[in-house]
Amino acid sequence: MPVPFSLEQQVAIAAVRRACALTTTVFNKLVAGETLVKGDKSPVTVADFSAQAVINTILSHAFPDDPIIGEEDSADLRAPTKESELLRSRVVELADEILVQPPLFFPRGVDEDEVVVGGSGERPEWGLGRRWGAEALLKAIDRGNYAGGRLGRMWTLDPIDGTKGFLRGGQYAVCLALLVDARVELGVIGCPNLPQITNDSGGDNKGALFIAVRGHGARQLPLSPSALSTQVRVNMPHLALHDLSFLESVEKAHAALDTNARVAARIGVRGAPVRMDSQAKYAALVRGDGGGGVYLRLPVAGGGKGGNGGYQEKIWDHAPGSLLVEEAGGVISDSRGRPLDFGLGRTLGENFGVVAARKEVHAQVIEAIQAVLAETEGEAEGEGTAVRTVPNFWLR
Ligand SMILES: Nc1ncnc2c1ncn2[C@@H]1O[C@H](COP(=O)(O)O)[C@@H](OP(=O)(O)O)[C@H]1O
Ligand SMILES: [Mg+2]
Ligand SMILES: [Mg+2]
Ligand SMILES: [Mg+2]
Repeated sequence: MPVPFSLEQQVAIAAVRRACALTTTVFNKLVAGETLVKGDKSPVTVADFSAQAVINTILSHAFPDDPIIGEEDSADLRAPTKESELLRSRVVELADEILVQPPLFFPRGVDEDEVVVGGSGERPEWGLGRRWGAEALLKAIDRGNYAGGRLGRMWTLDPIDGTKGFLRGGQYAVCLALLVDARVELGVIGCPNLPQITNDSGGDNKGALFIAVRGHGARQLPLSPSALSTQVRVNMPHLALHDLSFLESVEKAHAALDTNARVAARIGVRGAPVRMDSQAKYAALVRGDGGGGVYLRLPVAGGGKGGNGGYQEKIWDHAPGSLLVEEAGGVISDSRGRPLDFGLGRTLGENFGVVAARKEVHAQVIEAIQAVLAETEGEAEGEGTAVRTVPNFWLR
């Protein structure tokens, strides 16, 4: 059976690879180069904008009719201030430096699964091999302003997911997904700092790219393009409960890590949690890295309806990761076991967190979450002052 969306796959892989080359350059030049004063967020800002400019330029040339839901917009680059002007010129220079590189061509082969192996087969008509300049690149960034919705074909992009991880020199990911009628059909995740081989410390082995096509499995390939970049299939390993660990955010503000610990204890998970920024967690999950058998992201306390200060998860933070999980043999839902809805617009609405795991484990985790939350609720009522993890109606 021919693999669907094969042109989309080629374009998405090329776009994510080029964006990862850009973010790696920015990190080496600006973050590791110690031009950074502590707390300065500018490198990540520069990298976010320019990576979105690169990917949107490529997408809008390859698929001019497809709308894009991207995390960033160009407002900060258009302000009539010196700072904004400086930021703009750095973004334009970086993006053009990547786009001007001539299209790579590797002869393409097909493996026994009829999966494309080898080159990224880039084409000049994808906007490659030339510079675009400020106006075109700012416009490209703003192609990401689409509101999303239930119907039609659209892309969703997180040019750098895990901005905190990026600045730490830790995990971050360039994430792109194609949605058709609110269903993720294709997901590509570039992880420049993730070893290609599990449990390897990095070195030459660093830089992995993950691709999932609905109905056609999940695959990994090296992030750097080469004629030999064969795709290998990824299947989530079966892990016994006591052998696995929870994968969770590094940032306490992004997930209720204390609740995770209680859920883990309740189902007998002994391994210490594995903390990692970004959708690299989904990649680690599907490979079973470090015993990671469950990705758990529960909203933190407060904020009334939905908790988490009213924070709503963004579709670009989960779209490609969710398909990766499903195609690697796992299940993903919110913490009540409901499917994630990518048709609500730019956010997942009031979805109450994300739980991903193999099927058997997934059901147990959902049950344990409900039990732990009921307990928390009881404690909160008993003590009167304790912080509530979630509002009452979550438990209905
Ligand atoms: N209060 C909050 N709760 C949950 N997620 C949040 C959050 N505030 C920001 N985020 C999202 O968490 C993402 C990072 O997730 P993780 O903690 O898994 O690394 C961020 O992506 P960006 O880094 O692209 O902005 C951001 O979209
Ligand atoms: Mg993100
Ligand atoms: Mg981001
Ligand atoms: Mg962000």
